[in-house]
Amino acid sequence: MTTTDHQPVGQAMTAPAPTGSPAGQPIIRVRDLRMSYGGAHVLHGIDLDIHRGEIFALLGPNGAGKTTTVEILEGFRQRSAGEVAVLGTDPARGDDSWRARIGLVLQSWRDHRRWQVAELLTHFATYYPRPRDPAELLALVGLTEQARQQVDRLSGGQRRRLDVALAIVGRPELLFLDEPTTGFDPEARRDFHDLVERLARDEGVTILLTTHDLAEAERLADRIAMLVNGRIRAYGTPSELARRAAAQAEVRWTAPDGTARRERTEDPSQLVWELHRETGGPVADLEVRRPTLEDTYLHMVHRDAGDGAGTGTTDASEAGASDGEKRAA
Ligand SMILES: Nc1ncnc2c1ncn2[C@@H]1O[C@H](COP(=O)(O)OP(=O)(O)OP(=O)(O)O)[C@@H](O)[C@H]1O
Repeated sequence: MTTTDHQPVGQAMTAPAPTGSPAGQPIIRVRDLRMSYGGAHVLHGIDLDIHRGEIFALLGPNGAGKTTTVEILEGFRQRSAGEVAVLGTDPARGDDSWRARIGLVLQSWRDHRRWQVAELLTHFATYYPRPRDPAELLALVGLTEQARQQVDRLSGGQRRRLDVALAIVGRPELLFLDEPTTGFDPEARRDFHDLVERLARDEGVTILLTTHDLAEAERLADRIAMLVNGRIRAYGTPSELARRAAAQAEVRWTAPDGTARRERTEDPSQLVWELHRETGGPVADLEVRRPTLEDTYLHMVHRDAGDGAGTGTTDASEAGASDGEKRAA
């Protein structure tokens, strides 16, 4: 019997507009984006379309190229090649009025360590023509009680909330959040997710979020692009990705000669029936499982990192199953 491995969510691909997305230009349009640091190629031709009001997650492991991509979109890094338009403008040529429409987490406020939280927010508000009310904003991000606290006395989670407050004080149309929940405890994380959802759903802010956490991407994003080693390996809504990942089941059993066998198939019942007929009785150690999206994601990450080298397999379900076993162990 042969195995057909479609690897449905594992191909290098582009992330075009969602079906039924609003007409008009996407808020972010990227074509064949390439980036090299010296001789090292870290982005290998990325295409993205992100539309107004979407929460879009760029999901990938450490070193995948997420921050590089976001910094290019923010206008902080010069790309090596490709076309990029953010709010209709090439970020490399974005002026102050363009920048005022974008919310991003700046590192520079960290120089204002001795400022009080509310004071800093009020100061940043003066940079924008139509800022939010600082007191309302503090309530929105859950920092009212810390209003008079010095910023260098905030916890890591509180600092991230202040990051977001500073990023949205100018009422941006587009918000970039680069790994925003790193270091959060579960409660802070849940509160933060609620805040991001509110911004998108209630205020129509388009959000590009980077994360290496699949659960976070699934929880928040309308669409996900999986970036691995500088290439988009899969994209779609969380449910589309999950459905495609589960389309093929993995059947495992022990052959009559004692060897462990496994095979991917879209019709496990057919395979089990054939095995039963060939064996002439019960199939030993029979197991049927469908890979989860997490199995597939971890497989892509490990495969591109070379973990699968020497195993002689490119079967997504094999590595996915191993990953699943590692987690269960
Ligand atoms: N300024 C730089 N000079 C040289 N190489 C860099 C530079 N910045 C990033 N890189 C390399 O580019 C690759 C992509 O890095 P990038 O920070 O974009 O990844 P990432 O997906 O954001 O990772 P992480 O989740 O760890 O933040 C990595 O191999 C990194 O070492």
